[in-house]
Amino acid sequence: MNMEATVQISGMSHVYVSDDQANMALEDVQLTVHPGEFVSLLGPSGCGKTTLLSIIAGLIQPTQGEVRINGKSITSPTPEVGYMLQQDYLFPWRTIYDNSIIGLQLLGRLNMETEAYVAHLLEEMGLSRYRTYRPSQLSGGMRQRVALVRTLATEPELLLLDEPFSALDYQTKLQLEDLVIQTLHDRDKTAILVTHDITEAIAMSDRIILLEPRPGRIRREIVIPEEIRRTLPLQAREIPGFHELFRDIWREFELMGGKGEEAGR
Ligand SMILES: Nc1ncnc2c1ncn2[C@@H]1O[C@H](COP(=O)(O)OP(=O)(O)OP(=O)(O)O)[C@@H](O)[C@H]1O
Repeated sequence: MNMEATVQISGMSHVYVSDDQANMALEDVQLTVHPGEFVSLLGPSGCGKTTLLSIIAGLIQPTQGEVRINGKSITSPTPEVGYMLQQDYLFPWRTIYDNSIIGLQLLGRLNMETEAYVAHLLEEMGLSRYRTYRPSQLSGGMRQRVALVRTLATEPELLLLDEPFSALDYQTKLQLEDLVIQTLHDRDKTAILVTHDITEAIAMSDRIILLEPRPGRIRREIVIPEEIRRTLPLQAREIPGFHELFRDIWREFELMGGKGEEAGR
């Protein structure tokens, strides 16, 4: 057993049963994510990305196998894990500041020190002057930055990112990718991103776990070359090796083409 790991997934299988039909969403998945590592779960629709993330979050109990976070077996949600989702889920009636502190309030950890940390995060995300605004007065990209502040405020060790950029326009998405990576690197956070965007996975990750559907299995693991890893996502797209990697993964997607959700309909 690797004691250094933040996340250890072993012998993980999950079957959904509905109307007497069994759907093998995940089959025998093994994965170790190390402290400070950024790992993407990439694959076509229906390959089990969201199921795997929900199991890591303790929201779904797997049919078989186990998840350990910092050595502790996960059976329900835990404060060591923070989320950022496609939708920001900000409360419309609360101000930006009040939305930012909600996790701390729920955990009973709001005090002078944590409030100062929230103020610092808002400053870092360029949101200080909007603290009294309501979410409806902010753009989509700004709202996702508030969601990031809210997630980081409770200082989780592991961040689960479920397509947090997919509802944004292209330019905002690229800017936010850079900001998220910079923020996570500065704090040495471990993160797992779910995406079906090949470019995003290459630009952001240290390692990509390519999943295939029917049943959901790990098809390949791709370690991102150092040169791309040490460059922020926007600029990383300019590196020649980036395009080679893109073509390589694109081919894998083509090979999986006949196995996607649509193909099964
Ligand atoms: N609650 C559920 N009940 C029954 N089957 C489900 C349920 N949730 C997911 N599935 C099935 O399990 C498989 C994996 O789904 P999952 O949503 O984890 O894949 P995904 O890779 O996240 O897909 P997408 O990119 O479309 O969100 C799919 O075949 C899906 O139809």
